[in-house]
Amino acid sequence: MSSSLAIATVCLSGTLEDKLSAAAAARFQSIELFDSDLIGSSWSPRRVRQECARRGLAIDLYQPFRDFEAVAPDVFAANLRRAERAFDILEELGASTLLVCSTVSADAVDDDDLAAEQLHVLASRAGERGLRIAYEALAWGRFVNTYAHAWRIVRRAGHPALGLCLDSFHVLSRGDDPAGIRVVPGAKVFHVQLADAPRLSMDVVEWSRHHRLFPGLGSFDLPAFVGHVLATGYDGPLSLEVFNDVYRQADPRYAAIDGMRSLLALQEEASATARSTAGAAAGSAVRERLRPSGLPPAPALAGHVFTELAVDAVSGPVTARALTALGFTHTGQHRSKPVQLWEQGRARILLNFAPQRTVVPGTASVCALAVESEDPVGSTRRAERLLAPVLPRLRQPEEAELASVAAPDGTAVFLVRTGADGESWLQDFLPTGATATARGGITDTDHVSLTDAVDDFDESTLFYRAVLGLRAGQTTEIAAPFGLIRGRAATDPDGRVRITLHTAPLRRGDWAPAIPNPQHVAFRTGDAIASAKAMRALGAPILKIPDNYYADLDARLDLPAELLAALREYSIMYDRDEHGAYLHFYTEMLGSRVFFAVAQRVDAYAGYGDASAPVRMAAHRERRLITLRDAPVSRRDERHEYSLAHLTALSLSPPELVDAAAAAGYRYVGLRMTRVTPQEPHYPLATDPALMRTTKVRLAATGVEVLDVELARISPDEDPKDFLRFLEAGAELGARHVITQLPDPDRVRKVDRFAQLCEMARPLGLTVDLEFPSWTETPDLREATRVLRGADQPNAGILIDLLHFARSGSSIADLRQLPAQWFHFIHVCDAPPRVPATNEGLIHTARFERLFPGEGGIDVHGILDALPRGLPYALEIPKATQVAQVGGKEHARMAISASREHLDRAAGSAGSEP
Ligand SMILES: O=C(O)c1ccc(O)c(O)c1
Ligand SMILES: [Mg+2]
Repeated sequence: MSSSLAIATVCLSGTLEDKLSAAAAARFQSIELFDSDLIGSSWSPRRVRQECARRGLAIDLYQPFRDFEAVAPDVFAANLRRAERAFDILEELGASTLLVCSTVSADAVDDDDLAAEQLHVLASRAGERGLRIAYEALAWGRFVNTYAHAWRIVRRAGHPALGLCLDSFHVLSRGDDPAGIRVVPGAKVFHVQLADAPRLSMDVVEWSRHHRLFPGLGSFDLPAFVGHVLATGYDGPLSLEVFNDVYRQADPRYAAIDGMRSLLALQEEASATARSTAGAAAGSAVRERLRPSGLPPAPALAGHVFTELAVDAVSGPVTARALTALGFTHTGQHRSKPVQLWEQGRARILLNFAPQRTVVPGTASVCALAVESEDPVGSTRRAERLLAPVLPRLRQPEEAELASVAAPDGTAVFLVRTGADGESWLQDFLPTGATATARGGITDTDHVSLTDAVDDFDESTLFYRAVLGLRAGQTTEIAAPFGLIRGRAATDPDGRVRITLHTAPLRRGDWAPAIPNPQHVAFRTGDAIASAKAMRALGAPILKIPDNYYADLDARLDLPAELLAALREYSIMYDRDEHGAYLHFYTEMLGSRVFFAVAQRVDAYAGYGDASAPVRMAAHRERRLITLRDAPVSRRDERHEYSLAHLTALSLSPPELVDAAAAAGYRYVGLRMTRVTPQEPHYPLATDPALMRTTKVRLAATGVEVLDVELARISPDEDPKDFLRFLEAGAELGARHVITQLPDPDRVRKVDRFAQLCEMARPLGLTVDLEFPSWTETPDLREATRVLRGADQPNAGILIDLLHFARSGSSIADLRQLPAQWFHFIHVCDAPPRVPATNEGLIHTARFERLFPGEGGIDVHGILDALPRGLPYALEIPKATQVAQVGGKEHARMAISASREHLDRAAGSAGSEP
C-alpha cells in the first residue's frame, strides 16, 4: 500500500466548503481540519463529517491544540476541560487524532517530567474515548522545539495514545538532522506533515506562517526527510501543511492541484532516492509506501522538437524575416492549417498564423512547445494522473496523432515521437522545396524561456517539473532594471530539454516599462562568434550591447584580448561558472514580447547567463524607445508621425489613451484636460494629482509623448489667467502645444487675450495654436490669420483641422501664403460630403460623426499638400457608433491603420511642393 495523501485545510483559500471541494477534486484522500475553518463554518462538526464523507475525504486530524503541558495544577485543570471540548469535536468529526503543539505559554515551566506526566493524563482521557494525541515540537516552542526533545517526553510519558507529529518545517528549518527520526518506532509516529520553504534568514515564526511552500518549490531536502520517516515503519498519511500567503488567497481548486502534483512528485523523487541509498532489504517496504499512487514514470525526453509562435499579419512577417536572418529556412507548410515550419539543424520554429487563442495584435507569442518523448502515450497518462488537462486534437485523417497537455498559462505542450516511420508529425508538413542549411551555425534549441505572473509562477514550475519529469534548479534572483526578477529552470537529467521560467514577484503599480511577460527561444550553436558573424551578414537584428559591459567583463575576467574584441564587435555576452562558459547574444524584440537568443555552451556550463540579463533588459528597453522615436524619421518620405487626439476616443481616460496609442503605434497623444461640453467625461489632469501621476507613468512606460493639450477656450466671460494651472499641467506632461479657440465677437479683446495666453505659455515651452471651428466667432482661416497678425507672438500658431477648414470654406491658396512656422501639427479626419445646414448639425458631425481619411468628401490631400512637410498628423476622428461597437482602443487602432493606408502611401507621390 502506498501512503495516503492528505492536505491541511490551512493550505487553501475560501470557506470550508470551498476547501473540501478543492481537496476532493484534486483527489486527496483525507484532510487535516484547522480549528479556525471549523469555527467559521456554518456546518456542525457532524455535518462536516458528512460533507467530507460525501466527497470521499477522511478527516485525519484536528488541530492545533495549544499551550497544554507543563503548567500549574489550576491551569492544568482548565486545559483538561478545554481538551474534553476538543475531544467532543473529534468524535463528531469522526477523526481520531488531536494535534498538540509544544507550549509557547508564559505559564509553562521547563520541566520535562511535568510535561510528560500531564501529557500522560491527556492521553489517558483521549484513550478512553478511542482518540490519540500527536505531540508536535514547534520550532519556536518555549522549551520543546526539536523532534528529539518531543520524542524524549513522549517516551517518558509512555502512553499508547500519545505519539509524535513530525512536521518537516519544524525539523528542517532549525537545521536538525532528520536522520535521527529513524530511532523512533513507526507506531509512535502518529502523523506526518510536509512543507518546503525557501532558504530565508528571518524569524522562524514569520518564516513558517507566511513562506512555506509545497514540496519541491523550496530548498528543503524533503525526499530525504520522507525517506527517514518511512524508514521508521510509519504508514500513515503524508499530509501537506503549508502556510503561505499566496496560496491562502489563490483559487483553492488550482492550489489543491498544485499540492497534489507536488506530493506525487515528492513521492517519486523519494522513492528514487530510497532505491539508490537504502540497502536492498531495508528499502523494499519503504519503496512500496513511496510508490506514487498510480503515477506512471516520466518517459525519457530526447530534446526540444519545436516551438510554435502564434503570429498575425503584422508579427508573422517580422518574425519570418528575423528567422531568415538567423539562417533558418521555411521548409514546410502544414497540410490543413496556416502554419509554417522553419528549420535550421534540429532547431524548429512553427509560425501559426491562425492561433487558437487570442493574441495581442502585432506581437508574436509562444503558443506551444514540443518535446521528444520516448513514449508519448506514457507521457500523456502521467500528465493525466497529475491532473493536467489533456488537449483535444482536431486533425485530418492523414495527419499524425499528437498528444498535448495544457500548461497553466495555456501553452500547449506536445509530447511527440519523431520516428522515421510514417507516424512522424513532420509528415503533416508539405515541403516548400527549400532545403534547410546551416547558414547561421545553429544546431538545436537550447532552451525556451517563459514568464508568468507571480501567482502562477509556482504552478508553472510544478507543472513542468512534475508532468515532464524535469528537475528544478535553484531559484535565482536578478536585480533587473525594472525590478526583481525571479527565475527557475527545469531540465531533464541529460540537459536536453530546458525550460526557464521567470516572474516579477514584486510587480505592482503602473511603472512597468519592461517588456510585459517576455518570452524567448534560445538556439544552440557550437561557435557563437561564427554564428554572430554569419547572422550579421544576413542582416539579423542583433541587440547592441553597450561598451560598459565589455569594460566590466575585461576587469572581471581578464579574457584574451582577441576574444574580448570579438565579443564586443558582435554584441555577444559572456558568463562563466565552475563548469564552463556561456556565450550568448540576442535579437531585438520582434513585436512587444518575443525575441530569439543564440547560445554556445562551453564545456558543461549549466546556467543561462542570468548575470548578464539586466544588461540585456536595459538594451531591449533602449532599443524599443529608439524604434518608437526613429521609425517615422528614418522613413520620412513615406510615413508621418501620428498623434491620437483625445476626441477620437474620449471614453478612454488619459492613461488608457496613452496605452491605446502605444498599442496601435502612435507616437503622441493629445489630451483633453478641460470639459468642453457638459455631457463629456472630464479628466481633470490639472487638479487631480493621482490622475497626473498614472498618466505620467504610462507615458514613461510606453515611450508615447504628449503632443498637445486642449482646450483653452476663451469666450467673452473667460479670463486667460484662469488657464495658468492648465498650462503648467500641460508642460508637466511634456506637451509642446496648447489648443485654443476664441468664441468672442470682440476682435480687439480676443486678440489681446490670445496674446496674453501666448505670453503665459511661452516660458513653459508651449505654443498656442488657434483652431477655428466654423460655428464660432473665429470661424475661418482669414479671421484666425487676423488674430495671429494682431497678437504678433513668437509662439502663436494656427491649428488646421481638416473638418473646420473644409466646412468654413477657407481657401487652400490662402493657406499656402502663410508662414510655415505658424503650423505645428494638423487635426486630420474626413467627413461626409453633405454639409449640414445648421450649427447643431455641424457640431454633431465634429463631435460624433467624422470619417477616416478617404472615406468622405474633404479634399484631404489638397489641404495637407498646402501645409509644410513633416507635421505630425493628429487623428481627431470621433465615430460614436463605431466606438460603441468596438471600443475606444480598437477604434484608435483602426483610425491609424486607415490613415496610414490613405496618407502614407500617397505621400510619396504628393510631389515636392514646399
Ligand atoms: O504556526 C503555528 O502555530 C502552527 C500550528 C500548527 C502546526 O501544525 C504548525 O506546524 C504550526
Ligand atoms: Mg505542523
